[in-house]
Amino acid sequence: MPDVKLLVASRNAKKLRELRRVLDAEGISGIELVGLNEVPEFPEAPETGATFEENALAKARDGAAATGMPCVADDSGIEVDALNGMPGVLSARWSGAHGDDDANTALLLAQLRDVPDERRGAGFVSACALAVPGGDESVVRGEWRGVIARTPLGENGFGYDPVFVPEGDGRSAAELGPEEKDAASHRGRALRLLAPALQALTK
Ligand SMILES: O=P(O)(O)OP(=O)(O)OP(=O)(O)OC[C@H]1O[C@@H](n2cnc3c(O)ncnc32)[C@H](O)[C@@H]1O
Ligand SMILES: [Mg+2]
Repeated sequence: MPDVKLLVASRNAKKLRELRRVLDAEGISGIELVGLNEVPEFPEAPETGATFEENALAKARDGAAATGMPCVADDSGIEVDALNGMPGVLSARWSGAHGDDDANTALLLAQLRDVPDERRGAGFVSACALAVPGGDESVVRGEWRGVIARTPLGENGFGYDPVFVPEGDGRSAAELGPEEKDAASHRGRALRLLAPALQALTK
């Protein structure tokens, strides 16, 4: 049987790289990953959902409907305890400009300037959705707890990684190697939960 094509729907190049890395590491056989730049452009709805799950499902559904391929999508962000769970689903545009990692991170650090160490808890959240054209939908959630640092550290990863210190050895998420991040991260956890549904596509 030829490989099943699976669309991986993300416009964030660094996130896309993580999605592909984790899916490849899961060693799911018989699936060929296809990126958005390998399929004809299609209209993508704005991410207006109130939850990560809603947004992830909408992205996966759009991709599946437009291409006829099963489609996996991630919607993610950071929930900061001292901000009552914000930026949450607004993480990508917290400073106003979509995907401006430096501005988003700087605004978050400024907002938390007077928050003491014991109240700097936060968690990354990833909802990963799978939509099969005309068929099943599933969505799972992964979380990664840590604290918000006082200054950015590290060059790896993307987004809020330099200011997020996961529970563990005190390094920021941007100081972890790619495989170290995948093993612990919200996205890694969510995608591994989705692995059985992905493998089932080949049956
Ligand atoms: O929607 P797509 O095209 O996948 O790409 P995006 O960057 O817009 O992604 P989201 O809408 O899911 O927004 C997620 C934002 O949350 C942040 N984020 C999510 N996962 C992260 C991670 O692993 N490390 C650091 N920041 C992360 C980062 O700022 C992202 O821009
Ligand atoms: Mg987005």
